[in-house]
Amino acid sequence: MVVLEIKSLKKAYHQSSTSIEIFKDLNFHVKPGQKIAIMGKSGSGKSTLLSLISGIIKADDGDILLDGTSYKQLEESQINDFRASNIGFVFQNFHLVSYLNALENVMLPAKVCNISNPKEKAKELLKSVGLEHRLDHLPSQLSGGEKQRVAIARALIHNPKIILADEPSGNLDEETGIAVMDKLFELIDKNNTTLVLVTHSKEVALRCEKTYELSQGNLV
Ligand SMILES: Nc1ncnc2c1ncn2[C@@H]1O[C@H](COP(=O)(O)OP(=O)(O)OP(=O)(O)O)[C@@H](O)[C@H]1O
Repeated sequence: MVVLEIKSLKKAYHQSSTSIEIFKDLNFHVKPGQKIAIMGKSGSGKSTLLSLISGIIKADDGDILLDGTSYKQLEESQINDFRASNIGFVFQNFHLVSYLNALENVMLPAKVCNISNPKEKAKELLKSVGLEHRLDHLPSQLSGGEKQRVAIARALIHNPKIILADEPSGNLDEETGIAVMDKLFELIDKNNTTLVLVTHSKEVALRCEKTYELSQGNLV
């Protein structure tokens, strides 16, 4: 069984007369419930890979299948809903909506996905990340670690097929980063969610089952 499949993926960026080839022929798959870490030098294409998996940018050739759905076959108009329903995101910079409180931020995916009792579920998730006393705080009224815990709750509320995490502890001090990663892995294990995590930290990568190095367009 495979939840994410990357087939002969090709991607280059074109800028004036030059082109930067990121992937020539990338093949890769992730099994359901697997936790994968991706490391690699700056500029090796880690963020590009996450953007391709999220459908934010398109491949030049090849295909990506998430839970059997081919991105090639998705219409442009379907991709946003597909992403919102199937993928959860945790970013280095949290990406919370500044004018929504913690509870409302966690409930956001419910606007696109059919979630029963979203408010109850959001409260439950916020409780499980230790933030039951911060429900009506705006992001500006939360600490970095608290913001990331809100983002983790939001990433999980719709039971996504996969979580994409980009340096989730990158903006946190060491102790807070460890506490936040503990929560992320605890919830991911509880829900048996698949994780693809980009990180520069060996300690963070070691929490995953497999670590790949992105080098010269290949995952090794
Ligand atoms: N939109 C774009 N247009 C042109 N070149 C780009 C674009 N986005 C990224 N690149 C180039 O593609 C290469 C890969 O970038 P990417 O952001 O995927 O690397 P990364 O491995 O995530 O790096 P880092 O660890 O520094 O975040 C880099 O050389 C970058 O300059």
